[in-house]
Amino acid sequence: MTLLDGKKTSEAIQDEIAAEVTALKADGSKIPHLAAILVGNDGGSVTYVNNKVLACERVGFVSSLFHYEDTITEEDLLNKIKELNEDEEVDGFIVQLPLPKHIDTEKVLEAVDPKKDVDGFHPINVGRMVAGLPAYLPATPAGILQLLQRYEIETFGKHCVVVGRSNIVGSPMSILMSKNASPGNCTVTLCHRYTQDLAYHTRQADIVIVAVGIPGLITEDMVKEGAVVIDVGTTRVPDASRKSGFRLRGDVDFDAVAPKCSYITPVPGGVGPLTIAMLLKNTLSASKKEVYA
Ligand SMILES: Nc1nc(=O)c2c([nH]1)NC[C@@H]1CN(c3ccc(C(=O)N[C@@H](CCC(=O)O)C(=O)O)cc3)C=[N+]21
Repeated sequence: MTLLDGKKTSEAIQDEIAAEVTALKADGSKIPHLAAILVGNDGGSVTYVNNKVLACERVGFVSSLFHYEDTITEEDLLNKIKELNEDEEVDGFIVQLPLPKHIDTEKVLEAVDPKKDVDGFHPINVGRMVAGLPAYLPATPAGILQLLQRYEIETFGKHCVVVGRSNIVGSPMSILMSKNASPGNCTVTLCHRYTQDLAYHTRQADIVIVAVGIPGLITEDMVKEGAVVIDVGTTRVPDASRKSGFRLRGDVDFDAVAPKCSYITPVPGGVGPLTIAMLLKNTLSASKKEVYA
């Protein structure tokens, strides 16, 4: 069993980005600038946004954070997005999800200029991805592709079972794994909350990718011997022995499943850090105008 070290892989990608930034600085080009809008104080969201700011500093990007109370009106949020769309200093920005209930998330995501949508959540980028056109890929699926590629895991002709159909992870992951690309060319099964006999499907899988947010959902009996298991879940569960009062748990019962796997991602230190690295990579692409002229 080989552990897929997301932290190490993320650091390698960030080193590559940092080297490019050094070169950009040397020839007097613009330094990539990533902005983030955070609404409210959800613990996970605050952690992620803080990690993002730290990562920007590490690779030499400029970053800015706009933090609002969860009472902000939809109109004020849309005005801020308009301002960032027009700000020529800002190459890309993200609106951290989830948003408070009184705000229409679809409307907010559609307000982001697709050229600056480094999360890849705008319907234009989603559509371009599906059509195989240049697009910003959502960071978590793109990070999983990087892990598969850098560990030279064969995907050609394999059966990939994706569990979870979210717009952010499961749905785009299933599409990317089915594409005529490398990694890709899988036969894909997409399972979700109404799937009958989930274990029947996951047992067929050469590659299992789970992104549902149910700690320990995938047990030892649900995975084939030698499978590749990618765990996207990072649920905070109470843990009195920790200073923080919680620990992160994945969707996979790691201790029981790992011995059966050829490769498996840990939580934490698996997919999560790759998400940050790929957000930076999209921002670098934005500043170099690689996706949209
Ligand atoms: N607009 C938007 N874009 C996102 O990409 C987005 C979002 N909203 N909302 C929330 C989710 C969640 N997400 C994570 C990213 C990194 C880690 C990560 O780095 N996790 C570390 C541990 C971090 C810790 O110590 O808590 C790990 O798994 O090793 C986790 C979760 C991005 N999301």
